[in-house]
This record gives sequence, structure tokens and C-alpha cells, in this order.
Amino acid sequence: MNEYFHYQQDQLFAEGVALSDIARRFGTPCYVYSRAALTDGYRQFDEALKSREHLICYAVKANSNLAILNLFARLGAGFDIVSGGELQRVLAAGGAAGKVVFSGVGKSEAEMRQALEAEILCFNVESAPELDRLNALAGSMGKVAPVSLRVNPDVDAKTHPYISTGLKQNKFGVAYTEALALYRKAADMPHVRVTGMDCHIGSQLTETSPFIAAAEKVLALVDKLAAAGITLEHLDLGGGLGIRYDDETPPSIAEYGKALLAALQGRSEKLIVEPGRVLVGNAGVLLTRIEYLKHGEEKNFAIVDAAMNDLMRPALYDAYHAILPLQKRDDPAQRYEVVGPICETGDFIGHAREMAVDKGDALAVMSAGAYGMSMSSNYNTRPRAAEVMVDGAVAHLIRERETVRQLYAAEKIVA
Ligand SMILES: Cc1ncc(COP(=O)(O)O)c(C=O)c1O
Ligand SMILES: N[C@@H](CCCC[NH3+])C(=O)O
Repeated sequence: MNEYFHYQQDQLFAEGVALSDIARRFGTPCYVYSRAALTDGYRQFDEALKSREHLICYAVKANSNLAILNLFARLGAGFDIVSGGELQRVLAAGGAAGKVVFSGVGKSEAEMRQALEAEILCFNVESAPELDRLNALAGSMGKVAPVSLRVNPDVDAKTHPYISTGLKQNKFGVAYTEALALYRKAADMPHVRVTGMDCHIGSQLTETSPFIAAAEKVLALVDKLAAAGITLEHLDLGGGLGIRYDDETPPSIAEYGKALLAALQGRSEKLIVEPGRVLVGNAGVLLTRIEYLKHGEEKNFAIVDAAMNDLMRPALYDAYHAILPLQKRDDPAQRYEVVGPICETGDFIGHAREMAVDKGDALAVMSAGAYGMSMSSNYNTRPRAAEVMVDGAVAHLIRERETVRQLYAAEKIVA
């Protein structure tokens, strides 16, 4: 819970709207976002970095809903994309191509072409063959591609191994020891222009020290480049700042910003950051309704209408999300496994939750704004949830619930 999602007389609200009204009006499962939370998060970031030239490139993968992208674009954000699809979303939402950085280890030729045509700000190149492909393609299009190399600093982000990206055993980035040579090569290529250096070491970091360790390694390399006559316009220090799901104590946006700025003191390059989760994670919840309460031999189950296809994080990372009733009851609490209808034992939303609930009650799965809807799927032919944005006392539908017909409309039966 936070100031945007709070109880008022035993009813859970998003800003000025009772979530039970949203659940009734738009059905469940349904993602609900607070526009004030999104706006405030972005502004805090901007404020934290204001003493130097900077660009906040929101990591679209965290939540790519057009209304959210549009809100950030209007606040001045740039965007960190990892696919041609994300670029298309950014442009459809009114984002500026000139503020887009393109990360990812597997950029296809078609995606590169799309980004070159759109004239994005920078390609964060992750390997030597990618650099070759980009140079050749840009040449064939009569363009010059602006590039950073994404450097892998071999720093332990101390996060879940699936979302740690800055260790040398990870697939991401150019090896630290090879970066200088590749920069020299890039500087000599006719169809790329070296503009920056990039680094992103992982997600859901709850300490500042790995960010600083990575920044220091990046800066040491920047100095070596300068000695070799290669100067940079920007430094992109990636995203990764964690949020509180349970009892984590990540640095605040202000503390994080202060630490980054201190590490960059005396440097003139523009700072780019790529936050995702911290801007949207605690700005969203997933509403779900209890279909059945089932009392098993060993455990009680609250079987809800949201599942791992709607929110994959518990199944994938054993991630914790708080689960709160939309309307509190006075009855004694019981312990439940909160599970979805999908045919997998891994389909759970939460283990061993103490709740006073009854069949038909609606629940909010908290901290679901990041990597919730954007990682959802249609597994078990489940249409994707609706999405709603609350703005003060008004709830806007920002994505309609999918229909089953939409799911198979492109398929053909062949005799
Ligand atoms: C290259 C890159 N930039 C930014 C992000 C955003 O990370 P987060 O949502 O943890 O801020 C990610 C995801 O980890 C990423 O892979
Ligand atoms: N999907 C992950 C984060 C991955 C970050 C992408 N590089 C999560 O839900 O925590």
C-alpha cells in the first residue's frame, strides 16, 4: 500500500475510486494504474537528476500500455526499447524517436532498419557482429547510425539470477576487456558514429553499491577512450532500481540519483538512465475475484480468476506480491494458497496468505504495474485482462479485455 492505493473505511481505493467499483464495472482480472503515482514517480526521477543534463528513457518492457507511454512522453521522457514492436508502440503513443535508445542482444535487420528510418537517438550495441550488421545496413540506407556499446562491467547486481545482466557469464553487452578494441573499430567505421557508452547490470536492485561499482568501471573505460581520442556525448547507466514488494528496503529515487550524480561529478557527458520498474511497479495493481474456496487435506486454496498468464512473476521468479481484499471483513483470517485456474502447479499468485475472505470477494495483487501486463500471455486460451487508469475520481478504460475470438482470428484450419 502507498498513498495512491489505500484503505478508506475498510475499502481499498486507487486515488479517489473504490477498486470494488472498478472490479464490478470492468470485470476481473483487471490491471489498475494510478496516474498520480506514475506522474509523481517520473517527476521524482527528473528532480533527482536535475542538476545535470539528463534524459530519462523509460524502459518500455516494464509496461508498454499506450496511455502510460503517452503520459511519460508528455512529461518529457525518452524510451528504452528492445524490439521493433516497442518502437512502434512508442511512436503510436506520441513518443519522440529522437529520444529512443535501442537495447537488446538480438536486434534483427528489420528492427535495425525500422529504427534507422525513424532516426532514433542511439543503438546500444551488444556485440561485434551486431556492430558489423548495423554498419553495413546503415551504409546500404545512406545513413549513419549513432551507437553506444553496452559494456558488461562484470559486477554482481545481487538480485535474482534470472534478472542479473552485468556478470560476464550473462549474455548481455560487450566484454569489458574487449570494449576498448571494439570502440576503436567502431570509431573507424564509415556508417556508425560513436556517441555514448551504455551499461545495465540487472533489475530489482535494492542496494546502491552495485550501480556505483558499475559506473566506476564505465568511467574508467571512458577515460581510456578519451586517451585514444574517442570522446562521448552521453553515458547511459541503465535502469534497475528496485521497489518494495514485501520488506525490501531499496534506496529512494532521490538517494539513487544522488549517488549516481556523485559518481559522475566532474564529467560533462549527458546522463541517460533507463528506469522501468521503479516508475510503474507500485503504480499498478491487479484485481482478481475468488471463484472458489477449496479446503484441501493439507492446505486451503483461494482459487481466483487471475493466473500465471496474467501475472507471471510468482511462477517465474517465485516473486512475492502482497494480496489485499478490496473490502475488509471482520471474520477470522485463514491461511490460503492463492492460485489461478491454469493447469500447472506453478500457477500461484501467493503462498500461505492469511486472509479473511469469502467466495466472490475481490482482491488486489499489489505492486503489479511492472512486468505484469507486459509479460502476460494467452496460455490456456485465456484472453488478456483489461487495463484501467485512475485519474483522481475517474477511471478510464485504457485497454479492453481481449475476446477469445481475437485469440484465434488469425488461425486457419487446413484439411
Ligand atoms: C537494457 C535494460 N534497460 C533497462 C531495464 C529496466 O530495468 P528496470 O525495470 O529494472 O528498471 C532493463 C531490464 O532489466 C534492461 O534490460
Ligand atoms: N521481468 C522481470 C524483470 C526483467 C527485467 C528486464 N531486463 C521482473 O518481472 O522482475
